[in-house]
Formats: sequence, C-alpha cells, structure tokens
Amino acid sequence: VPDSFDWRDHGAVTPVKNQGSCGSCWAFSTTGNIEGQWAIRSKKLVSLSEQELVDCDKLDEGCNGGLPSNAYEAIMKLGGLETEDEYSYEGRDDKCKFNRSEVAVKINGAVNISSDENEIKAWLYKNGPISVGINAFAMQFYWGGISHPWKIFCDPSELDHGVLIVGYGVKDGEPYWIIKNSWGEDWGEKGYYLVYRGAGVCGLNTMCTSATIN
Ligand SMILES: CCC[C@@H](/C=C/S(=O)(=O)c1ccccc1)NC(=O)[C@H](Cc1ccccc1)NC(=O)N1CCC(N2CCOCC2)CC1
Repeated sequence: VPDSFDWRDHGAVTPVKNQGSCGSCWAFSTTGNIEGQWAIRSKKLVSLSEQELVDCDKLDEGCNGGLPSNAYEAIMKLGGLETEDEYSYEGRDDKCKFNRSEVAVKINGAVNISSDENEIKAWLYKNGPISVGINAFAMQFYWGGISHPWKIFCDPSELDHGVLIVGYGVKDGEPYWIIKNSWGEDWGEKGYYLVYRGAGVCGLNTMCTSATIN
C-alpha cells in the first residue's frame, strides 16, 4: 500500500458540495461513498442525490440528522439512488419525490470497516472513499494545514458529523487523512479537511462504513 493515495486523482470523487442550513451531512457522507463505489466499478463519476435521502429515508431525520448506516438500508429499501440532476438538492425537508424509473445506482449491502487506521488506509486504497462519523468541534475553527486537536477538545466518543475520507498522505513526516466535507469550497482547504492520521483524532476511526455494489 503506497505512503500516499488520493481518490480525487483517480476519478472517484465529485466536486465539493454545500449542505447549506440543513443538518444533512449524513446524506452527503453517504452519497460521497456511493459515488466512489460506483465510479470505481463502472468507471463513471456521477453526482448522486442527497435530497432523495433527506425526503425519502424514513430511518433518518432529514435536516435533523441521520446515520450513513441507516441510509444504506433505506437506499436498498427504496430501490436505489437517483442522480443529483434528477433529484436536486433543496437544503430543506420536503415530500418524497422518489421515482424508481430514474434510479441511477443500486447497492447490495454495506460493511463496517476496522477502527485500526492502518487497516482503514489499506481498505481505502483497495476499495475507495470511506464514509466516517467525526466530532466536528475542531472543524468549526479550521483554516487549513493538518489539524491535530487535543483529545480534551475533541472527544472521540462524541461523533456529530458525517464526512468522507478520500485519501491519505504524509507532509514533513506527519501522516494525515484527506477528508471531504460538505460545507462548500470556501471552507478549509478548498472544502477539504486535513487531519492527523494515527491517533484516532476526533473519533474519525470509530464509525467507518461503506456501501457495497456487487
Ligand atoms: C442536526 C444534525 C446535524 C448533522 C450534521 C450537521 S453539520 O452542519 O454538518 C454540523 C456538524 C457539527 C457541527 C456543526 C455543523 N449531524 C448528523 O446528522 C449526525 C451525523 C453522524 C453522527 C454520528 C456518526 C455518523 C454521522 N447524526 C445525527 O445527528 N444523529 C444520528 C442519528 C440519530 N437518530 C436518532 C433516532 O434514531 C435514529 C438515529 C439523530 C442524530
């Protein structure tokens, strides 16, 4: 497994999106993972619908929060995900407008990934971007560089945000994760969060999941 790898260089990551004033981070984390799985499998990079999850995933709570693990189950129940173009983002809870004939991607299941950061690195390199839960405390004050907040400021058991690990690297001897956020391109490093890799920072290693496409 190489010392650094970035799925953005391999056509598996869509441009950074913006969830707006809706607590739908969980839906962006989920679509980001499935966009990656689909791109790697089909060689086609397609932006997928978060609004379908906000409106139609009844296991979660739309703009009031959710979990990628619930969303995978809901997507299987619904029959798949529509594209961003077909079911575009409104940034508010709305009635379900799911149209089965417009389904672009189907998933067959989901997996929980190890909390060991070396195993997470190997899994990412082999399989694609990973949906993760994280304590977003340090992200609210992030201006760039490699974030390494003290544990007392970023309790790893207080996960409150869903994001996507798209790669990893080492800078001046410091290992880091490359995390895609959903707060627009003006936030952080062009929409991305670089965070220290190897110390379970902010609990980012404790809820790593991915959808599976057979
Ligand atoms: C109000 C919801 C806010 C939203 C993200 C908003 S946000 O804008 O990205 C943000 C996050 C942190 C600081 C500032 C801004 N957070 C979530 O959706 C987070 C995301 C998350 C948490 C933990 C692991 C993985 C992903 N999830 C949650 O907030 N929830 C998890 C599911 C829970 N349900 C309770 C009833 O039974 C079904 C589950 C509801 C709360």
